Amino acid sequence: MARRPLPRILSSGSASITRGRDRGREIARTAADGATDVLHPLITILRGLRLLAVSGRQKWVATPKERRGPKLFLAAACLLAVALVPYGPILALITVMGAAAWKGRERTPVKTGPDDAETARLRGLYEALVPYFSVPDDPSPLFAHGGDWEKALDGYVFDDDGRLTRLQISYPAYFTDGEAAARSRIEQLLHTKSGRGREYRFAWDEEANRLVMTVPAPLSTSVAAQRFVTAPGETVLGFTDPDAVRRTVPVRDGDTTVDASPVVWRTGGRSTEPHLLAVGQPGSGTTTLVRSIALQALQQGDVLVIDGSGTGEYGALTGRTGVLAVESGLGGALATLEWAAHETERRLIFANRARQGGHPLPEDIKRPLWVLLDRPGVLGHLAAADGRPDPLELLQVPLRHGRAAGVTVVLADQFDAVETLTETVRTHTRARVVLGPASREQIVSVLGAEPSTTPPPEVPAGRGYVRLGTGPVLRLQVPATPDPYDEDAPEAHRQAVLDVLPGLPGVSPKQAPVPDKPVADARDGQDTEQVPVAVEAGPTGQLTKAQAAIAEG
Ligand SMILES: Nc1ncnc2c1ncn2[C@@H]1O[C@H](COP(=O)(O)OP(=O)(O)OP(=O)(O)O)[C@@H](O)[C@H]1O
Repeated sequence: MARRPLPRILSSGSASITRGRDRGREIARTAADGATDVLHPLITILRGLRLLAVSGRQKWVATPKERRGPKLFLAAACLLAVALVPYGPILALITVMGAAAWKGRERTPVKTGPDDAETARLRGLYEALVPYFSVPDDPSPLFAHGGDWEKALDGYVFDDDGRLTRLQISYPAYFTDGEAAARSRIEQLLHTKSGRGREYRFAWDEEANRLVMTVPAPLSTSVAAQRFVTAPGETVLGFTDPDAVRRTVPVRDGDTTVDASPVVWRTGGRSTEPHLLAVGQPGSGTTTLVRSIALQALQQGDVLVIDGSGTGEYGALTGRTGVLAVESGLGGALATLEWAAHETERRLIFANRARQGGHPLPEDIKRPLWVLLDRPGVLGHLAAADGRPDPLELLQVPLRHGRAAGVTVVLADQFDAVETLTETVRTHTRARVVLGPASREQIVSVLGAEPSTTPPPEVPAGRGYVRLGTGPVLRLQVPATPDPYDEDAPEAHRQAVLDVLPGLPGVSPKQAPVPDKPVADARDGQDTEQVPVAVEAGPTGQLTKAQAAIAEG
């Protein structure tokens, strides 16, 4: 049977009753809120008075019986003095009220330990570590299933999402912390259990048997190309963690200037790492690193660019003051490298002569020469197919003698080409960079040492690690230095590159026209043969035999 509707008068009446009740509740709530606001100071003072009374009582209870008499006497004397002093009782009342208000003020409760979820996480970590940090015949194991995790995990910090950002672990002295494999197992486990997708740093204190795991703050990706504050012979490869290097440089980061921690690479006669090798996956930012180095090198030196990928990513450099050649064809690259080898020899001979004769170095060999090769592996492959010499073979002289001759070589290639690098390249490129996602093994194979943090699976372009000689492995973020003709790159970054690009010869940098995007060189085997730039405007201003031979073709 269908339910009959209520008579209209009844239903509207009950609605008005309900409405009336709601309004009543609302008024009561507002009144209560108002009263709480008005009475808040009184509530604070009462709370303070109660706390004062409690602490006074506790002090009285804690006072030994034989000292209670003198204390009581002292209190009575004070009361009498206050009573006799003009306005004494009023002042005493104000003082007591002030003390009560201070004592009774609300303070945010201080967190004193982990909450349930955090405790469960720490206990889980402890249990997972037991097999690695215990041996069966340890009489009092620090790590045991169901054991006291608080003794072993003696420092921890969680972020707002409840994920660990710092963990300090004490481990038994018999753990083989000197073995890379044993340490790596622990690091792997902590990494997995603390949340993937973040970078973790592990600091092993072998003397104190303590391991500290931290999550380093992400490196800034917003610093773009600019004139960095460096001394002659110094190149900023990128920026790293503030505690990893002693120096800071002021850099423009968007609209502000900040102090950043640079990774500075020193080149030239006194350098212990005179040449550099950068390796990465496709798209990891090695071309950008080479471009950034080129822009800095051009401030004081001359630059030869060999672009094995032939995608025209160095087109903006073509013809600029100090750029001797930008080559992407095999023939042009070989001729340019041959020239570079002869130029290195020439510089060496002149430098030796000057030293032997006790003269200062001639001006024409003082200006640094940079040979930048991006993806030489591709050219090596083409050369092998064509029966011509491998470009890397021609690099032997600049690599071996470049340091004394003021010639610096920078090579960038992908992981699959590392095996094809010659022994000379491996020996003389002591500054090493790995960019982009890479496994621990890949990083170790390039840098010769473990990375300082766990490499995350996804990293922004230009992020990686750097190691100068036998120094520590540092995290690195290369400054954004896009091809200024790359329309996909942010406008501000492209403009930043244009601002530091040298002008065209005879044209002031401000007047220099921005050429149209250059067409990528055809890779159908035809050489671009741009060597005349190198030959005609060679740094010596004087053609050597080799240069003349190249010019003649
Ligand atoms: N340090 C950086 N900051 C910002 N963006 C970057 C950085 N490095 C690279 N990129 C961007 O990532 C993309 C790939 O960079 P780049 O061409 O330098 O990589 P690559 O390793 O040379 O790759 P490929 O060999 O495939 O060209 C470009 O769009 C570039 O602008």
